[in-house]
Amino acid sequence: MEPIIRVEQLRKQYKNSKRPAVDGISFEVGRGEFFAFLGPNGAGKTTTISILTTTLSKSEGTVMIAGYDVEKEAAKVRRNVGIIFQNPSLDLDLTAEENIRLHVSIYGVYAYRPFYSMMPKEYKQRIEELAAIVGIHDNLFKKVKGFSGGMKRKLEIMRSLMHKPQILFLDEPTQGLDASARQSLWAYLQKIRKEENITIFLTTHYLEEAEEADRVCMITHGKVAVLGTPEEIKHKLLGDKSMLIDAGDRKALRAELEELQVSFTEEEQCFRVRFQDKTPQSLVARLQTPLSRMEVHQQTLEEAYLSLVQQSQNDESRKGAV
Ligand SMILES: Nc1ncnc2c1ncn2[C@@H]1O[C@H](COP(=O)(O)OP(=O)(O)OP(=O)(O)O)[C@@H](O)[C@H]1O
Repeated sequence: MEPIIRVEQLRKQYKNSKRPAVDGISFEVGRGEFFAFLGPNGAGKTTTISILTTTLSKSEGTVMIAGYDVEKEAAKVRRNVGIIFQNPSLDLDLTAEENIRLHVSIYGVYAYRPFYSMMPKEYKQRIEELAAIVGIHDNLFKKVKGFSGGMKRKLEIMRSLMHKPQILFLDEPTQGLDASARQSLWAYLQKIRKEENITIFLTTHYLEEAEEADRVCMITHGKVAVLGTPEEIKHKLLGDKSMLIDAGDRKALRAELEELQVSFTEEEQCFRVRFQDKTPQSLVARLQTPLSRMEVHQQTLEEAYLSLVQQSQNDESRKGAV
């Protein structure tokens, strides 16, 4: 199947800057995929997402969005994408619905009418449908001035979905939201994704939000460092998974681990055993010595990310030392 996003050898060098912000990155995203694009501050995420959404010109490379070239067919690209950027751009003196009405008329989706009642039936249906999913139904006709940060973000997402985009670009959508607002935002983003088969392209500094992604791309210094499923990335950057076990009869347990030829290290109060399967079930089933402790260490994307950032900092300081 043709990928819905195709980026080939993308490069961006800002005027007056010594090194490129994006330095020859390539990747593809499939239709309906949840793709997380991660990296430390200044890695080039916003630059990339701005080029993909036609708000910034590239220096070199090819970018195709929904089959259209970002530069030659920018208007068609815009018609197929929804964008949520870091800084909300709502008019606080208008109601939620008025903000949406203004937006869709600027984007040429529906002609502007001075009253909601005069808008076409399809517009009203779409608003009703999205407001129900997002949960701001009761506040649709209230001024945005009184909205909380979470409600404003929901309204922005709703607004970006009015024209039924195929791809939703989210640049740190939950920044500044508290944990419960973040959770509820994700719950309905997943719902929208399922109901509308939307492709999600996300940048975030909250790594746990990317755990659910189909694939993750981590960039450092404008280059792709790793790309794969969260499991693949964790394995690549952190190695085999491990669990901690112990037994009253440590001697017997040690002998058994040696006999089974399992990779393990002995720590102060336990053995750290490495395993490659999804869970340590099959290994545990083979042990006869009664265990007094068993703790599976769950690897996280955050650990993988921190290890990548550390590696990249070490590489930079080595380069600086040469
Ligand atoms: N308008 C600009 N002119 C010159 N340099 C810029 C401009 N915008 C960004 N940069 C530089 O390009 C690099 C990449 O920036 P970018 O904003 O894309 O990173 P980012 O990964 O989105 O960072 P953050 O996580 O902090 O948002 C940085 O070194 C930044 O200083």
